Amino acid sequence: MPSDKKRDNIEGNCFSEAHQHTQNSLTHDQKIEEETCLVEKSPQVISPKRKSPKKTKMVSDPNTAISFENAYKQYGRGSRKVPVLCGLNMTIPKGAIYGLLGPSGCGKTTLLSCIVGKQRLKSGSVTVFGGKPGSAESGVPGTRAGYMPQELALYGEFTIAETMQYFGRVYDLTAAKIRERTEFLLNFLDLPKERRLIMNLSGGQQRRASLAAALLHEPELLILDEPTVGVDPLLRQCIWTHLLEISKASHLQTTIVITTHYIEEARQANVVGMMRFGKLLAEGSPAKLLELYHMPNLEDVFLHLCLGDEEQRETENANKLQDIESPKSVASPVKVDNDFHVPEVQVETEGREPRQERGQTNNWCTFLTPHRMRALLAKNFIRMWRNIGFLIFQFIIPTVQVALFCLAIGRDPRDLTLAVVNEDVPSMRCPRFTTGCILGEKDDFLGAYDFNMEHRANLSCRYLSYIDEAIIRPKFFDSLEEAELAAKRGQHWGVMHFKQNYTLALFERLFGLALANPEKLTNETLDLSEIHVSLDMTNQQVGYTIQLRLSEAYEKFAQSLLNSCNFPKELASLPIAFEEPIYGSNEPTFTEFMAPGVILSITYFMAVGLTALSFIIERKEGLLDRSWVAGVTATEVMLAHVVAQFVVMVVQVALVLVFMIYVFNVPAEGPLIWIILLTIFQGICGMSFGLVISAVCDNEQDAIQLALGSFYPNLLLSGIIWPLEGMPEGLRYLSYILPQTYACEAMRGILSRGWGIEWMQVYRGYLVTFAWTIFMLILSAVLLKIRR
Ligand SMILES: Nc1ncnc2c1ncn2[C@@H]1O[C@H](COP(=O)(O)OP(=O)(O)OP(=O)(O)O)[C@@H](O)[C@H]1O
Repeated sequence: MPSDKKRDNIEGNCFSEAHQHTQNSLTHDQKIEEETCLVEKSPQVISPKRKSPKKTKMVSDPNTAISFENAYKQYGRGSRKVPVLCGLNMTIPKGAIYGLLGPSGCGKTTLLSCIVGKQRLKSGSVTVFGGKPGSAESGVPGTRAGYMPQELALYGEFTIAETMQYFGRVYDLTAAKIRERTEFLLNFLDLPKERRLIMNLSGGQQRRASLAAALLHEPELLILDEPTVGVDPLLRQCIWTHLLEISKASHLQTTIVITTHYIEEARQANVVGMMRFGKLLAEGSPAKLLELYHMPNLEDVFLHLCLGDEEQRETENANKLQDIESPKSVASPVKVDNDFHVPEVQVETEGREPRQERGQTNNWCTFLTPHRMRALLAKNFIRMWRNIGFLIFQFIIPTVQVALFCLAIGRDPRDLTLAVVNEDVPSMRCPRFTTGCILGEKDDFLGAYDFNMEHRANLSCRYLSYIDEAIIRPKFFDSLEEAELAAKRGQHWGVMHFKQNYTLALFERLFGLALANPEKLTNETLDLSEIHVSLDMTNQQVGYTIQLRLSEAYEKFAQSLLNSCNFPKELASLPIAFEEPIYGSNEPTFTEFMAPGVILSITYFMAVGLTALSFIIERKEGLLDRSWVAGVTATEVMLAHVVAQFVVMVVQVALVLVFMIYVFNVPAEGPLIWIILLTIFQGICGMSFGLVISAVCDNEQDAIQLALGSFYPNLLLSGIIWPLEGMPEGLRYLSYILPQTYACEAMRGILSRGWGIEWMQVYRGYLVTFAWTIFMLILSAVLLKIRR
């Protein structure tokens, strides 16, 4: 018996060493593996009676369910390389219970993953039912296999019944069959009421629910990764009894591969494989192994084998240190004959569907099947319903965004204060002034203009009266210095200065020619007749608004002045007539310009948010893996998400459009149908982009970064907030290929110009949206397939 110290060393040494070895006869691939693995010879079969070695069974053996030949597998590359399977050979007979034993990290889960097609070997081969996992012959992944992974891999927000229904539908069982099996399994596995949510079950109950999901469809191959963890000894024994029953039952002939840390429970298996450092130390029936090593229990056999393996490694290392030629290979695994005989299959006729046929009807290569789509859709809608709060939040967000946009963007800035210094009037304030004609009879002012008195004829105050005070509020100052200081301190948006004699100078400027005394129009007169305005132009919109409003006020003031003296008011107007616009109004708002882009970008990015995390969460919880093994395809998973989220997206689109067009009265001149369709197609496009993010990212953080990272470039480059015509030419080409640029133009055409689909600018937006959607859907399906 190994001492405790030695035992500790063995446990501690598991996977702590690098295994270096060479073997001349190896293939190139295998030689690469040697850098990290000890190379295993072809298995040597020993019986207690020392029979001559037998050859390993061939892959095509009809009695073999699974076989590994010279299997190599590693994770990572370069210095991060973790060798896991090191030239492993294994044969699992049909209808046998195969107990896979080994310390933590020796590669058991990896081996199971290779069986169910989740992982691929680097070299060597694995065959399941005579074919490679994933091939038509093997039927795995698919209904032929039942898989219980180590992690829970169930939907926490589902009830037990819903979980069974999901897997039942995936496996194409009838409703009656699902009910019957669920009742049996709940009873047998001592599970609580079927309406209990998985997330509210205890750890042990969750494990049993997971086992029930794997057993549900009575598969031919059961892959169970530590099914008895957290299960009391009594139930553990029940589970083993059931496994023995289904493996022995002539009509089922279930092959079961089971990993366990309770080595002794594996005594009940037909065959056990003892693994260490990614290779088999021994394989055979438990009874024969005990007999061979004259040990009372399997744990001692395993420790004995570990000790032998350890000594082998120490010798190897010592030889290497002393530069002695190492043996070319490590000891081959001990393979004892097992008493196991593959049972004859008998097809029961009592209403039971022959399982083999059911497996074959599972057309593994069909990438879209109604029953799996139904299962996935039901699952997605149930999950959505269980998160109803989040669903409502998803409806509220776009509505709030639209409302905020319409309320906050596009209106004229108001209450802009302007410091006014009016030296035209002695009191620097505005007294009463006339709104009539200021011309006197002698081609001069009405009466004498007295610079020292407030005069009713002053024009500075008359001009100021034309300023819309709701937008620009004049604040009078007594000196230019004070006004400038206040503006510099940011208290006002600028300074407006009327110089002394402004009225007189403006009179000369306006009426000089008319009164035939042009000699008075000196440079000084021109300067004095100007209103000097210095603005804080750091805010373009505010600056432009003040400039525009002051110019407008001047035009109105000058027109009224001329008019009051019976001159044609047009003399004061800019001689450009802006007629009725071809499209839009003569007073366009920024809201109208931005609205099409805002509708599309809100829809697009809300849709990105709907799908960007969809695969990530499922992948993280092991749910996707379990579905893959059940035969669900990447296309089905993707389409089921698109369809389920489409419903949410349609409600979002409806809310966005209703608020934009009917509540906030954004002009919509074109046919509503094209507005609705384009918005929905852009939403689908956003969903497909979300799926790409979801397929490419491993965790939520990466997905959020990618989605947020794409938001601004898209917004800035798609002509949503600024016309494309303002961009450098090169950048414009980049923006044309984005999914929202032409769509935004199309939407603007429909909303503002009233165009229909017959316009090239409109259907081009649709075509680009379709092209992007198809491209991203294909990309996400491919990525999902590659990364699974
Ligand atoms: N995705 C991965 N990337 C890198 N290394 C991995 C990955 N998955 C597993 N490994 C490593 O591969 C080795 C074998 O892991 P595996 O899960 O197959 O062991 P195991 O025998 O099932 O262990 P346990 O009994 O604890 O579940 C471990 O060292 C593990 O750290």
